Amino acid sequence: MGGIGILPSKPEKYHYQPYNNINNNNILRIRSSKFTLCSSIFVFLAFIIFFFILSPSTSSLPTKNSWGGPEWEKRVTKSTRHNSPSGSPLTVLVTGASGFVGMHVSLALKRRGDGVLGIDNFNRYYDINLKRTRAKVLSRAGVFVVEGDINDVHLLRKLFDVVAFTHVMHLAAQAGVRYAMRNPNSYVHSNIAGFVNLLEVSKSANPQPAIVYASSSSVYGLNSKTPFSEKDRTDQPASLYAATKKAGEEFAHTYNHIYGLSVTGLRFFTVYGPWGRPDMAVYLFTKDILKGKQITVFESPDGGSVTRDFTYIGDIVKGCLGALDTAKKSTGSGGKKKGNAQYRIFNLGNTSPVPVSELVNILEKLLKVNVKRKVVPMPINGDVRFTHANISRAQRELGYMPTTDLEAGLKKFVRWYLDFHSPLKNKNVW
Ligand SMILES: O=C(O)[C@H]1O[C@H](OP(=O)(O)OP(=O)(O)OC[C@H]2O[C@@H](n3ccc(=O)[nH]c3=O)[C@H](O)[C@@H]2O)[C@H](O)[C@@H](O)[C@H]1O
Repeated sequence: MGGIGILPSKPEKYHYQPYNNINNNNILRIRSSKFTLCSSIFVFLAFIIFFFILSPSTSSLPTKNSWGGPEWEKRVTKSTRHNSPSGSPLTVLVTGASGFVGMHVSLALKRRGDGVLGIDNFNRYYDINLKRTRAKVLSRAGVFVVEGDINDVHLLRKLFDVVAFTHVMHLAAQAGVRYAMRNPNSYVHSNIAGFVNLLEVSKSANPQPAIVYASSSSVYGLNSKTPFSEKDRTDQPASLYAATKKAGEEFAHTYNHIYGLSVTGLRFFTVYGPWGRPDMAVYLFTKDILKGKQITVFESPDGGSVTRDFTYIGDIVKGCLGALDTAKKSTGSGGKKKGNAQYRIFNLGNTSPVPVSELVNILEKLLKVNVKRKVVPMPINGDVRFTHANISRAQRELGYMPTTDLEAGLKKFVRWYLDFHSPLKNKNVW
């Protein structure tokens, strides 16, 4: 019958030697039509496999739904129900809800009575069990986390059909400065394409939600003027991660300008704390120190220390809520701008940079383990030598005021870490 490549797609393309016998002709016709039917099914299946499973650009096409149906809609609606005795509660879609910042922000909103729905794609960038456990904690608090990708336009539209979100807290991202060298496409996919998809769906929603989204201190890149102010240059990114975060800011501005979406960007400065990300220094160092392994501490190329404006998660959460509470309504509706909308950008840092070597000293004291450290020059892979936030704008407009210094914050992190990783801990309690 030949190989796959020569299977006929249409009956008339099937050539055969005719028999003189009429019955043979009939048999052949039947066989031919069976063959045509089989080949059509085959082509159809091949089409399905290619477009719905293999094609890299299918994320906007309907995929096998792990969402939808009356039960699912009930859970979505229930999660976004308010429980606030006074005030005007928000209805917030939190993207990246099972991420580090996403979990904390979702919990804080729910606790004060806002309606919250999470969405997370549970990718495997780091330990999926940590993400699943965060989702369990959220579920127990009454927050449902929909499993799905922000690139899935059908899912996002469905969510906006079911719920009239007043706000979107966009925290889903491909994070990590150093991993960006290894997998740049993943950053473009989440931080640019995914964000644009979310903005597209949001601008078409009626009512349009106000958008608060996570940017990063890394957008300051090679800026050497300290402390970093929102007025400083952000056109010299030093990492692929930073470039995608900066691109996100530009898209946010464009959607604000064209469609009247209210947008607020938050530039986070190296956030740490309980439930933190395992790819970040605080978590990585703690894990290796406890195992007695040597850790690698970067120093700047001139031998000086590398410093970060480490910011405690509890302070970041207050900044996020402040941004949501002061966000004005979008002005557009159904994709049409009706007037200028609010456009803001804020630094959320701690305003007291600490050398990484000092971070290690504090961990050494808290963990009571002698640290084996290897000091090596900072790799030329996008890391920056220092970060330092000027937070006066956030103080003035959001009432943002960080209160947790690095030692106090690390104490809370270490307590959580030991508890979470305790072999005696029954994981079902989370
Ligand atoms: O604020 C941000 O915009 C970013 O913050 C975070 O990036 P960073 O500031 O690089 O945090 P993190 O990895 O904790 O490294 C901390 C320090 O330890 C140093 N570092 C790190 C690893 C190591 O093995 N050795 C080391 O010295 C390292 O050189 C650095 O000086 C987020 O990951 C990122 O998603 C983004 O949000």
